[in-house]
Amino acid sequence: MHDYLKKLNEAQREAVVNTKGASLVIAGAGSGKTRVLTYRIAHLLANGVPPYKILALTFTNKAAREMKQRIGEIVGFEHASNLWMGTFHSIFARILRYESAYLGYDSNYTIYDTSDSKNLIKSIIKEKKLDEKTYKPGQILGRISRAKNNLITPSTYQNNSTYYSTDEAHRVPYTGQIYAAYMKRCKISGAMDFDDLLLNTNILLRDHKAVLEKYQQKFDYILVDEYQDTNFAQYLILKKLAEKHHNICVVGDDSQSIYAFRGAKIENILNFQKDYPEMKVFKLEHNYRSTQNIVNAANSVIANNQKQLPKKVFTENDEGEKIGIVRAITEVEEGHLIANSIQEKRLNEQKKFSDFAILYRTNAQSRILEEALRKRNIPYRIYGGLSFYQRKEIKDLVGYLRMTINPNDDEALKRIINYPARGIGSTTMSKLESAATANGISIWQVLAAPQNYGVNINSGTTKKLQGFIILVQQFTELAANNDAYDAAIQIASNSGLLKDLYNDKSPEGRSRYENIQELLNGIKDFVSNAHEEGTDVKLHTYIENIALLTDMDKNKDEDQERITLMTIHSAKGLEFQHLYIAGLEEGLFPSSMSMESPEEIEEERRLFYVALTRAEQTASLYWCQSRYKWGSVESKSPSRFLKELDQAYIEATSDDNYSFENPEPGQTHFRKPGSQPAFQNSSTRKSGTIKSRNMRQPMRSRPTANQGPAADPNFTPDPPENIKEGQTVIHQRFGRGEITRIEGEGTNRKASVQFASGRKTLLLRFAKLKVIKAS
Ligand SMILES: Nc1ncnc2c1ncn2[C@@H]1O[C@H](COP(=O)(O)OP(=O)(O)OP(=O)(O)O)[C@@H](O)[C@H]1O
Ligand SMILES: [Mg+2]
Repeated sequence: MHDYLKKLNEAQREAVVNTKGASLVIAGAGSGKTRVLTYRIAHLLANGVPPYKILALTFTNKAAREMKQRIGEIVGFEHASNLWMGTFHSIFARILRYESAYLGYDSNYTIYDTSDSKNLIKSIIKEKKLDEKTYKPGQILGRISRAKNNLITPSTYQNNSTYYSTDEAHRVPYTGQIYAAYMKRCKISGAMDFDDLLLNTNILLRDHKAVLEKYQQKFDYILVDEYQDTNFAQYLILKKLAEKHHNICVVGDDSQSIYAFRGAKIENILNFQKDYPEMKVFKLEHNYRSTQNIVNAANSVIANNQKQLPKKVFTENDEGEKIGIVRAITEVEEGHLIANSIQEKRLNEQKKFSDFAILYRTNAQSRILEEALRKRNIPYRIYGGLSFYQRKEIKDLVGYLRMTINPNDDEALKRIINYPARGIGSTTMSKLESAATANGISIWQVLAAPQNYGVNINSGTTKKLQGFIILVQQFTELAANNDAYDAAIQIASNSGLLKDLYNDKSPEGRSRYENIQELLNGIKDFVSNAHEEGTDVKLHTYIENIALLTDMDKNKDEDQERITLMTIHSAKGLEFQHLYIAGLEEGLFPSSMSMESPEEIEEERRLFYVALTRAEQTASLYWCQSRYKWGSVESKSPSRFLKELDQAYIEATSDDNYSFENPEPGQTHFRKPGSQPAFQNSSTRKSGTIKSRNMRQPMRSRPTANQGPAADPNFTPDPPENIKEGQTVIHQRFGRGEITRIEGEGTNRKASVQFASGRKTLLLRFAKLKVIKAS
């Protein structure tokens, strides 16, 4: 037996060595699905399969890199370098470059990101004189995206009313037309959006038999990680490519399907069984990642989902600590409690920062958490949110680079034609754009000879346009004769962009200038890496690389010691020793936008399952009694998922008794009356002061969505004159605090209060404090 096979258990080994035919590995979190995929590829290579005959699809580019690294370690890096491994989007973008001619695209087509797509949709809505309030660009883009992922073309969309509900048809009846115009304009600009990469691959394989056969022949083996989150378009591509050899291996976990909102379908697992009736099913049940408490707690929650494939998960790891549940008074306090706990654990147990992660449901939660971490000098790395590549100055320079590669790229052109200012105003631009639309050509094509398309422009402006054309042509020439870095640095400088940023001496201006430096550094790295790996060093390859980065990939400083902050959606497949989940409140998690139907709640519950199963050693769940929303304090109740956790595996922590006074009438959400969790209040976690409290009476579900923000009805501040030194008080924003000092008289009376977030001096007249413990 090969040595590497000894690093697998019996069930995993079976799944690795049975490489022929179709295989389905459906198994719970942490059971080694990704490991099986990795070793299976290594095994194929060790048995002489050439790497370029293996297609492996992962959830992020980073996951692909890590997998490649691991495979290299097992079988030697010389064998692993030519694997076709990456995300669906990056692999099929590559195939589309080779085969673009079949679809009437140039091989240098641009990839539009979401903001390009939204801008284009905005222009179309404007041209069609539709109301932007009814036709919200983001929503329209969402509809178009769903249509594309279900392979519904604009004409099908327009002709078949079943593709939109009557309600929708009534409200936004021109969506189909916008869709058609959008497709047309993308094509003219030589651009594809993310969904097009899948749609066009499908069209390519459907309409061009020779191409289909070529790739069917090429890929002897196909492997897919996170199969539960593939959408219909991806499913069809896989089905077509695997048709000849049937050597397809997919691994996934239906309980971790969390992208239904983007069109992912759990049904693809059932389809797989139909498509390959001869397939082998492998079950992995042994979780290697987490403690018993974590595995059992996660199982107890997911058991509440009706829709799932039967599955067992057990672990032989230690029992471990129970899952901590901590109630904070406000989100500010929540941040500080988490930061304190991380700091404490790190020092007491000699942990590294990189052993910790904080997960949350929405990106907006990160700001407060970041503040708390910064206050304690805890280094962190944040994924998602407004990423580096979405910053204005970065998009401006990338806009120039895109124009250099593909001048028909209308969105890039609109972005930079008058930045830095060249005196080409918006009136001129709208004339040019209308002419382009009317004639079915790109704006660039109109620029060359505006008069031919009925655009009247005075001679001054014509000169300016000529100047711009010459500039872009020079850039294109530069890019053809230089590597990406040499081209980019000259483009940044000759376009006037560097100078414009350099002249802005404000702190923001400085930071924008540094960001551009950083982008250029990145291009330099790209060139040196490409030299090392013997791959292409030209600008067009660089542009393709950055267009395909996923949220997870857009980060530098990878190796530094930092804690990780990310949404649960991006945490899929990852693992962390110590895990914190913030914001477990009804209306936030589950999200108020996903509480309409049992299906939506089940998806939120799967998301909770994904979150909890990222933890290896400890998991702590936080919720806040009140949270700021749209400028006022909203009272919150704990997430139903906290209540669904089997009480045997959790521990609520406390050092005082302020909790659940004034129970309100209302219905409860208990599923298993015998197993309610214990909740308690806590400001600091101290072992030894744990008290538990049965949740049966006080836990109420409060109305959340639809009712708008409302201040906590139970919060009645004490009169300022009652506030004394030594008291413990509550502040609606900062949470619990201790009065360390009182100064001044009458309306000038001030209190120094020690909150978890630090010391604050508050004018008592305005402070609205509530005493919870006398001095
Ligand atoms: N046989 C094994 N021996 C030792 N460690 C293992 C074994 N199998 C898996 N592991 C480890 O267990 C952890 C979880 O494995 P892996 O990430 O492959 O699980 P997964 O099923 O893909 O999880 P997820 O569902 O979260 O994607 C990893 O750290 C992996 O290295
Ligand atoms: Mg995995």
